[in-house]
Amino acid sequence: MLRCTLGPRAGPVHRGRQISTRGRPGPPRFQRGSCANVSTNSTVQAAWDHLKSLPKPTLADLFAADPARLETFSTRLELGEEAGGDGIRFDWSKTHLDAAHIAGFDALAAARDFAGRRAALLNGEKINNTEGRAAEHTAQRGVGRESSVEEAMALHGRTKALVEAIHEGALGPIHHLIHIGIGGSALGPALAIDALARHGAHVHVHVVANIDGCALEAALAKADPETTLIAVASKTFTTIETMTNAHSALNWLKEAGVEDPYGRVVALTASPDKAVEWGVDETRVLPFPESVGGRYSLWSSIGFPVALALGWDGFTEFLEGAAAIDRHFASAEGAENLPLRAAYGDQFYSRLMGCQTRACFAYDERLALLPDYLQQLEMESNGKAVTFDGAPVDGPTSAITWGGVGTDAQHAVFQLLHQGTHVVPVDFITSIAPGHDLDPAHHRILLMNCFAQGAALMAGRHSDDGARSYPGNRPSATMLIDDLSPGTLGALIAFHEHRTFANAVLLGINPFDQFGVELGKEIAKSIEKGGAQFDPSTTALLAEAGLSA
Ligand SMILES: O=P(O)(O)OC[C@H]1O[C@H](O)[C@H](O)[C@@H](O)[C@@H]1O
Repeated sequence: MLRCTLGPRAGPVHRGRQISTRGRPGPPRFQRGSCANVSTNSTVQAAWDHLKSLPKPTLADLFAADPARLETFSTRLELGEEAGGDGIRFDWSKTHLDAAHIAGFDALAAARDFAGRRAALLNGEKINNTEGRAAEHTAQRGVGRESSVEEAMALHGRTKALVEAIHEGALGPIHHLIHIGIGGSALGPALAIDALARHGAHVHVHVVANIDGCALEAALAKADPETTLIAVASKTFTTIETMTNAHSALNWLKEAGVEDPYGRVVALTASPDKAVEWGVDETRVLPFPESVGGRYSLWSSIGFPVALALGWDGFTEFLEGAAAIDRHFASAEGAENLPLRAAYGDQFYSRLMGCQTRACFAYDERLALLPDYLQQLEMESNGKAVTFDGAPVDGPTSAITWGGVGTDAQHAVFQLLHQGTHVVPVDFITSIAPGHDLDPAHHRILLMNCFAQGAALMAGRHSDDGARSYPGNRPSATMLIDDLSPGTLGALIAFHEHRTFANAVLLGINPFDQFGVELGKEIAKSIEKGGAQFDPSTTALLAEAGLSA
């Protein structure tokens, strides 16, 4: 049973009990220009200055100097029975973090009031200061402010009832679900479905995001209107791509002669009134709270396609996997805290070594969509130019996240990783158990290649022939999953959410808004309205495409 609330600061998480946050010391944390910020800034600056002054030994030297390095930096986390009983090893030993840098980053985290910000996140305080909102995705997994957890559980009950009714045939035989959404309303469902629902799914789910009709057309071609349900997933229920695709999907049902086309639509949204206004019956509107951000919404009713495909027990295990990470994140301190340790590594490479990108390679075909998911999570959250008090940032914020799937990527982009002039910190993610029943040789070779790449990046190999020389000393981290399951996938995603948050705290930025996406949308609307003036290039492009006002 998912139920867990959280104490005010770094204390342990107490299942089913909320500890009062009253009396939490310190001034309000998000006031603009307060004295507290001035003193914090100088402490932060001192922490960075110290970090920049530290020597940077090579990876080989770090291993040679510290026999306990592996034990210190490679940690296995058990997720617990409710999350399926598996564990994940987080091996950060092939990064350049060492005791001196960990101490330096601990000082930075203290200067940024990491413990206070974490407590504020998990207690449902309005930490998204630019939008005056909390960020309560963890409450969807049962960890957070008691009233928010209760609300989440009630809403999950509604989703569960609909999922089970559909499985029992209440809407007639349903074999396909066209899930329509974009950004945070699509990337999570697409990842989870591709990872977990390849075999034995109750319903075939097709995720459609792009406004380009080719996307919807391809999905519709795979489905039979008589046995297809449409999920319209949109936090705002106004996004033009989603509403246009939803309209066309509804027309597809109508044109096929489906008797009650609106009866085949489910809405997943934080704006239930808009969904009802659009025509969805209230009984098939699955709301989620405004305090759940779009790119953090997979755990809410946006996860409906996952629950429909896996069944409710599978979805519960997914939430439990994430909750196991929440509890770890809430209680572990310093570099023992795995998302925070990962953020220390991210900041090391970004701020101290000038690495502009970071790469994630899943050595698991089922996680092929993970880099896409992480791109939105990390770049939309932390691609910011001001701190949370509105001041310009003093260095790079989010790295550019990119990646791919192993072994394919080895034969395409790894040349640059091994010998290029950019140093790219790499994450490898793989599963000990295979996801298929073919010859075990497939999986053995996959795993050997994954581990070989990390070893080669670190060791390098000198040659007097420069073209054949590998510099080595190139960092990587490895996440080794026992088995890819709803529980481990939930944990993996939650780990990255908290890693992203921890990076934001170290940078002093708000990871929960995304104003950067608005300007382009406004300009597209003004083109549609007509009469707007543009630069000569845009004007000429519009004219040539027949779009001039
Ligand atoms: O869920 P919706 O309201 O339709 O929003 C879908 C997406 O669009 C926006 O532009 C944001 O960039 C995303 O964070 C969001 O997930």
